[in-house]
Amino acid sequence: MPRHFKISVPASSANIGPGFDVLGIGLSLFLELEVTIDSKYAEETNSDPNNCLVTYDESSEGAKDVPLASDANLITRTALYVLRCNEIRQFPIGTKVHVKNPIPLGRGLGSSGAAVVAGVILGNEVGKLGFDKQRMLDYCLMIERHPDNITAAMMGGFVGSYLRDLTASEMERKEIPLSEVLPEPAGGSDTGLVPPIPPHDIGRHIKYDWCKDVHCVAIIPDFEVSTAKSRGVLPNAYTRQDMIFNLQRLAVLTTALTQSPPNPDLIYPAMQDRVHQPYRKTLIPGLTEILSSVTPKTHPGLLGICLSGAGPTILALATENFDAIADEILNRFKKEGITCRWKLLDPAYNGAVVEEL
Ligand SMILES: Nc1ncnc2c1ncn2[C@@H]1O[C@H](COP(=O)(O)OP(=O)(O)OP(=O)(O)O)[C@@H](O)[C@H]1O
Ligand SMILES: N[C@@H](CCO)C(=O)O
Repeated sequence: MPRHFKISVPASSANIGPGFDVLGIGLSLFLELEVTIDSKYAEETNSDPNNCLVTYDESSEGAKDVPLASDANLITRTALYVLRCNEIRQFPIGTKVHVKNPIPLGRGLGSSGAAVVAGVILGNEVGKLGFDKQRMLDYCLMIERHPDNITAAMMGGFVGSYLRDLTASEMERKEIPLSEVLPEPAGGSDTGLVPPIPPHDIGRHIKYDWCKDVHCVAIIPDFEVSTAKSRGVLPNAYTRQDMIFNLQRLAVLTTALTQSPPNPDLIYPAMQDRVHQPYRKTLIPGLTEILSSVTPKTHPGLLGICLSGAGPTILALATENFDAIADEILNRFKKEGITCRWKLLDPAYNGAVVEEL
């Protein structure tokens, strides 16, 4: 029986100031996969050793850069990991995956998180595995090992998450190098090995309410900062004062963003951070000045401002005055010789969705 369905996964903004590796918001910008499984395409998909033909919409972010071979593309490579954990070696004969991706890569809007979530859902669907979202999150967390973007993309809305302590034997599975979790681009040779199956319930999360008057302004510079590089500049240890500074703000922020009307006097200071932003300024010219250039006093309607994920995108939460807030930040970046675009987004409350076509 041929099947034709769509997988939609939202972008996300992680950290939201003090919630490093903890908080995330799914955002209304969706990675979409249109999937067709039909044996009439068997000949076409034969050219791929895993029976899967990947295409990207021409206007997609990353369309010119991402690899299309099914064992190299992050989405299908992730799906292969899920399938092989469940002793299915390849996609069903005649699988076509067409990708539309409006999420800019390497900008702090969770492009890799969305790709991993989409890949796990793809594996679950084509393998008819019947996993629920909680179990699929385990597979995602074997690949991207901080839960903030992944949980927001899978579950949607405004979420807080943590990784539970793993037992020694579970730890062995989690500490396996990523290359062993994701099958390497193998030039067609499948080793036949079953990759490490994720422990159950690695990630725990809670979905907070969100005050619907709060909108998300994303200012997206025209340069990439990879998450790996942006994590590389962080210290291994923090002072007690800095940890307390963040924990106090985190505790207030998660409820402050649920209240109507939202209170800028509470939210703006609660979005300050001492754990990641001060260190990342070395990678993002003008970051410190930009974060302090718009305040609720200079720009009424602004609630708070922070680096989105690992950067370089800036996230401003606001109730109004979106153009003026974005213009101020665009101009500050311009003085550093950096051009940007900006988007007004809302939370994607439902997270990842599969729809039959
Ligand atoms: N739709 C996609 N298809 C294939 N590969 C992708 C896709 N989206 C992201 N990637 C891969 O993920 C990389 C970007 O991941 P990275 O973690 O550095 O940034 P990000 O996820 O955009 O930002 P952040 O994690 O800070 O929100 C890209 O360079 C690409 O290799
Ligand atoms: N919490 C992560 C999000 C980016 O993937 C970081 O800031 O490094």
